[in-house]
Amino acid sequence: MAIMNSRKPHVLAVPFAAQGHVKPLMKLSRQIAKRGIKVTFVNIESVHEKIVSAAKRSDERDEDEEDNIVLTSIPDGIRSEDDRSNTFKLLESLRSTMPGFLTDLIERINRSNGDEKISCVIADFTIGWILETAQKMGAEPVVFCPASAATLALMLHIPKLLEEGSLDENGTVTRGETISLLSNDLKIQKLFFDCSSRVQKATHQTKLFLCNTSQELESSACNLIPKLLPIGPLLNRNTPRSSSISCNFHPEDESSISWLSNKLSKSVIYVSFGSLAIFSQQQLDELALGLELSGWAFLWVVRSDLANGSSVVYPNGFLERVSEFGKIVQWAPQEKVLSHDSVGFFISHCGWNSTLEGLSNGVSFLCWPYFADQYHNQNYVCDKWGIGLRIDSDENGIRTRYEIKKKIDMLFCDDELKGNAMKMKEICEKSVGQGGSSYKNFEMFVDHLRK
Ligand SMILES: O=c1ccn([C@@H]2O[C@H](COP(=O)(O)OP(=O)(O)O[C@H]3O[C@H](CO)[C@@H](O)[C@H](O)[C@H]3O)[C@@H](O)[C@H]2O)c(=O)[nH]1
Repeated sequence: MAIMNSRKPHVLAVPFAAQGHVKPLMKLSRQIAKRGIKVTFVNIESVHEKIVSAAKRSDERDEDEEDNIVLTSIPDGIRSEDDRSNTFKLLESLRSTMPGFLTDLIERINRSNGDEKISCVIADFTIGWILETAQKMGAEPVVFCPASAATLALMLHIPKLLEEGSLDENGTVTRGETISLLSNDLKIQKLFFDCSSRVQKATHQTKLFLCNTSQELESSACNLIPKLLPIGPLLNRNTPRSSSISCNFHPEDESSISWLSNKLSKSVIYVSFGSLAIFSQQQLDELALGLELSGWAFLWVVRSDLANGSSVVYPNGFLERVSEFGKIVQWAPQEKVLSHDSVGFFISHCGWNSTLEGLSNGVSFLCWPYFADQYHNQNYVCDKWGIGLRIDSDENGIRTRYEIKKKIDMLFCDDELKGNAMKMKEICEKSVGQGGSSYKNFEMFVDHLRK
């Protein structure tokens, strides 16, 4: 039942504090705002500061943001001397402090906007406890899943899998045959496991799970989840350059695009591992040398924290040797890069956002999963959709330069993968285009917000 009120609807969108969660929820928020519904987008202070500073450093002001989106922040409750990078601690703190801060925020908004009222709170699925706050404040609680429907389905089915002995308490898959949808090599981490209990709780408090996927992409997983509304793939078309509504944690290096523009069609390898993956020095060396050995042009995103807190060190002489055909940036305008005609394929960790962005642009993949759902996304890419290849590890768990070069060569001459990638692009476009399944679901949601 929708919460009825005579005041205009106003949505509070609350992401979890990670790049791969903030960006897709902002994409959804922008779509809602475009339909004339106001959205207040709430980050914790440390994230808000990163976003604002990334936008400012690119010398771009925020005045081109859509009027209907307001970015704001709340404290995370962590003392300044404590470690914010510890996700467990952060979650613990958020769990106890967020309800209070959000209650104050909602009260403030309801008081100061005479004709508006927070009528709906959209919460990231990992912080489902704020749904209770939403309910108490008379707003409809809605859950947003930035990961695949398969990931959500797994989280929701964990109690059943434990009961039937398919998983043990550490989240290790002990019996694969019952998890036909989810592969055996999905590395379920403790974090993922903890998160699932929160997600299950959230199912009881919400009538709606919005998920960044489409029925066409994941029909079997979608059918496993009651109350699911697939509204993806969410994309950032026409985002103002480096504005804060792009929600980047790092400034985008726009020179990536001019550099790509001087390259031949489909000739460049785009290499990026999202916002969380960490590389050992040995693995970093092998990747650098594999790219060099391939001889193909590459655009490689090397975040300043890619080497686990140490500064990134390249193999001796590498930067000089590849200067003619390689470009390294700390953060790229990824969606613009993937839509550029010069990009041949994507070496990716298969984070769900990157996967969808590649799919929507008809790009094929070399998969390099790092953890959690990325292994399952790799299975989709390689086995279900046929648009990519795996880069296998050797007996020491290293992806060697020779394996990397071999797979790069294979991918560049595989027309079948490229053809499939173009078909997947069409499928994505159809889902979100007028009359498509995700389009219709989103329209339904907007109507619901207006009631
Ligand atoms: O140079 C870059 C690199 C990345 N991105 C963007 O950053 C986001 C990264 O998201 P994603 O590809 O999902 O990777 P992670 O940041 O690793 O995402 C986390 O969140 C995802 C959604 O829950 C999970 O699928 C991942 O496993 C988890 O690591 C994407 O929108 C990219 O376009 C940029 O804009 N520029």
